[in-house]
Amino acid sequence: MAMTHYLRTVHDAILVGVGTVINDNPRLNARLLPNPPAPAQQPRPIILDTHLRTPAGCRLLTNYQQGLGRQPVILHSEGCEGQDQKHPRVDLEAAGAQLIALRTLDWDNILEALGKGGLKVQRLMVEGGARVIETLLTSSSRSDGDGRAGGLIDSLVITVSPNFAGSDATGYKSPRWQDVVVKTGKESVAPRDGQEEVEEGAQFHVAKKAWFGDDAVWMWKRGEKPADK
Ligand SMILES: NC(=O)C1=CN([C@@H]2O[C@H](COP(=O)(O)OP(=O)(O)OC[C@H]3O[C@@H](n4cnc5c(N)ncnc54)[C@H](O)[C@@H]3O)[C@@H](O)[C@H]2O)C=CC1
Ligand SMILES: Nc1nc(O)c(N)c(N[C@@H]2O[C@H](COP(=O)(O)O)[C@@H](O)[C@H]2O)n1
Repeated sequence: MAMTHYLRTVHDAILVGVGTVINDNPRLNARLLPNPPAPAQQPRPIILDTHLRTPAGCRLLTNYQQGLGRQPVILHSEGCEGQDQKHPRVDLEAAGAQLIALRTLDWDNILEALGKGGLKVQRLMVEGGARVIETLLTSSSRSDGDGRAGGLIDSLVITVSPNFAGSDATGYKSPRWQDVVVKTGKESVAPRDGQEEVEEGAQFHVAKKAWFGDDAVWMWKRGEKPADK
């Protein structure tokens, strides 16, 4: 986890899906370090939450209220704002969340919203959960990049830990996950709902590998492996 906390310090924002907020109630800040950053230098928490299911009492919001973290941003679907005074929107805004409505929460829209305005997120760390990782791995950009599935990702950090946590701790029980082909070769990627078929996925190479105690960690970077000098 110390490595994860270090990685959090070199990103402007940490993004998770609402499933992770509900199941894990994470803090998404960098704590487990000898000199953790001050609250104003911590990464900003971002939650993908189509229907505004984020609990108003979650740690991301109480940390912000107590001056222990940055203001969380919730990206949600335009249709679910509601005018009713009992709507979750009212409680979430009262708890300090910044709400941003998007027409659809596809990755082009998400990244565009985070890159502009006061947020200006340049380096985004996506920590999960399963559904968020799945859509990111299988998305390609409409506007730039190489148009390949996974082409929005610069680096992938994969940790294998000798702990049996079960599907509740990973979220990887969706039947959709079984169809996902992470491209490292030439096969085509199965099309997702509402997406066009992608002929080839982005290619990644191993940039670093290391052991942290009993955990094995790989960092893959997008593109060809640079030639040895
Ligand atoms: N082992 C690990 O390193 C980690 C594991 N987890 C695990 O993941 C599990 C949660 O995963 P899930 O239930 O799949 O929930 P999730 O955290 O992936 O959130 C999915 C929800 O996000 C919303 N959403 C909005 N836009 C989306 C988009 N473009 N793509 C995907 N989702 C979008 C939807 O409401 C969707 O239901 C938890 O059990 C948690 O323990 C979470 C983080 C890290
Ligand atoms: N990125 C990552 N690496 C690991 O090794 C992990 N065990 C996790 N777990 C997730 O981290 C979140 C909780 O951390 P904080 O309380 O925010 O420090 C939670 O979402 C776990 O699923 N992540």
